[in-house]
Amino acid sequence: MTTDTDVKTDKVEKHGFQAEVSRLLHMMVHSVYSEREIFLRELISNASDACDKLRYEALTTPDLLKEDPELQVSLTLDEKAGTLTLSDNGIGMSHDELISHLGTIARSGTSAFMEQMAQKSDGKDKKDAGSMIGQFGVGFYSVFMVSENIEVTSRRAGADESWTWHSDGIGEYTLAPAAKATRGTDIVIHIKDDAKEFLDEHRLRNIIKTYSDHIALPITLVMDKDGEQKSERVNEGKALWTRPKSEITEDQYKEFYHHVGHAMDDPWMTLHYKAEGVLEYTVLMYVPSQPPMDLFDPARKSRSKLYVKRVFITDDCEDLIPGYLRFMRGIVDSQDLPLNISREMLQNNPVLAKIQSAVTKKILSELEKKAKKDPEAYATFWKSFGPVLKEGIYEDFSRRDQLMKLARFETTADKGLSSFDDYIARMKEGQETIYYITGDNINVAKRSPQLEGFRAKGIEVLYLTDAVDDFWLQMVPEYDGKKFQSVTKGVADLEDKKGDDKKDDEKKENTPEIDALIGVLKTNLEGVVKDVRLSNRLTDSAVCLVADDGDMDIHLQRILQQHQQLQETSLRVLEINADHALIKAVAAAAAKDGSVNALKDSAQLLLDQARIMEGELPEDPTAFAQRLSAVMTQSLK
Ligand SMILES: Nc1ncnc2c1ncn2[C@@H]1O[C@H](COP(=O)(O)OP(=O)(O)OP(=O)(O)O)[C@@H](O)[C@H]1O
Repeated sequence: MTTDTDVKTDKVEKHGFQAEVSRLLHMMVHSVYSEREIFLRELISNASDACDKLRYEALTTPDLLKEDPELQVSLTLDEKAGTLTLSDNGIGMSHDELISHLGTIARSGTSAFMEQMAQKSDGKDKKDAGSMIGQFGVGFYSVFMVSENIEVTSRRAGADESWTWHSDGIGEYTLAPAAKATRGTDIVIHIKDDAKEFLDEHRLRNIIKTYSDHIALPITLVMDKDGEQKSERVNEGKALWTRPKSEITEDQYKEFYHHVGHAMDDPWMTLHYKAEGVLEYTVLMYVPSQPPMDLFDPARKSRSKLYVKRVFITDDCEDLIPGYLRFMRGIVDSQDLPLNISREMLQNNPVLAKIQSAVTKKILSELEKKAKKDPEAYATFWKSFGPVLKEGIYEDFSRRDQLMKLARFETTADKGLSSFDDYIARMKEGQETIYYITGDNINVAKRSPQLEGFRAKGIEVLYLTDAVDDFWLQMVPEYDGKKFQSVTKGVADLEDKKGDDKKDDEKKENTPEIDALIGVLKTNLEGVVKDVRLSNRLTDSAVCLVADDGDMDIHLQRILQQHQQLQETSLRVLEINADHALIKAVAAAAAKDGSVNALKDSAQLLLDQARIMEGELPEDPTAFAQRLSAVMTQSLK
């Protein structure tokens, strides 16, 4: 993305920040954020990523590393000048990369985040804005919380030129040619007056230890001691996942999660193990506690990182983790893949396919354990990630059974989240079917008239209200030998079910009036509905619409229509409730001569009523309003 106000003068170029960056910088400086020290973690994290990227490029172009093979990060403290300088000898940034990486935010979800932040930081909720910064992980830009201005001088590995990016974080930045002799990036931070604590050697050592101990690179602190420059290695510099579990503290796991997942929340679950056998690999994966912002991005990208023998290969590998586990963050480090594997070679790679299958199985079985051990915590997980995990029921045949066991749903029994097994255990005597209703959200589904008869008989119905539900239901006809049945489709087989209330068990018989009404409605609504019949599922409402047995469920049809994915739609069946006062009244009128014409408007009004209860508009809203007005006028005369 280029910026809007690019001006070049004598090689010093002025650039405007992308609007989102300006807003972010403004909000960061003006909101109350107590953990300002995270800027250092963010910069060290970027430096470590830059070294990882170089190590990967050097696999195919070894010359890039030749002159300076020891990858490292250093932090130089100059108390007198009031500066901190963070240097790395990683991949570096070219002129254009400085512009695109340090002048824009390309991450999806940024605009939505900005809007929420703007509301909070403009109002009284400055503290909340601060905690949102924490959640978003503003990366490089967080340095402006502690600095007057900063200079980034960078030389891309393999390039001859270098550039200095300079900004005080207000509106614009400059770029000027530099004379950096070696590859990598130096960031000079001019510390603000109110942030002098970050010029304190002990404080710095502590921050690096806390936040960056897991970084697999040496980090040194360079200081002036009695006129002499001293440097001291601060972290262990060993990849965290290679260390034994017993030696890793919870905080170290957490910090690594923040680094690897570019996340700021705490991990909800941590999975660290080494597989040995035919294939050898180490896994350190996390389930976040908060849904990442790009969770529903159509690209469905996984952010997990692939390493080969501790060398970072890619964080953009479709075959490492299935799309329905894209919320996982972490790494897989393989011993068996060749080090010089290119990202293209990873596609359809049999070793990777085996790793993916085994890792997926392990993640799902760990989730299963969690679900058993702590159902409440699992319910929180499910609320965030269930809709994503359910995509697997649709697309991963080999794991379908395992995923179905993990699935949870709200039901008409109002018992919180239930599994299919919970539902089956509560089924009524003689019930052989798992009933469900799909809908845009649970509140809409709860109001559906089609549920009335099921409620009256105490038969539990599952609310399936994620868009993905309509799709997996097409692929999965049953669970544990029990067929799935939509309550908005086919004839409701409620007659043989014993209800809680005896009265409801009586079989509904057509009277001559009802037969006459059905005839009148069929004639008047020909071509608009597929059929008209007496309902078994209504108790309170007069009418409802259902899909015929072999047809597509109403909700799915609506979704596909909205996305222009449907060539032909099927007509619905209009069901009428013989016990309803309105139906009784119209039925009496239907038994009279000439009723087909006389009841034209009533027929249309009944259909429109059913449509409105489905959340749809009447076919012709103006005609509907006219008919309703006429009926009201008549009744008030
Ligand atoms: N020291 C560095 N060397 C090379 N490139 C860097 C360096 N620091 C930052 N970058 C580049 O700038 C980009 C933006 O960094 P920034 O920290 O804002 O975001 P991020 O690291 O991509 O994500 P997050 O905000 O989650 O940390 C990085 O993705 C990287 O490409």
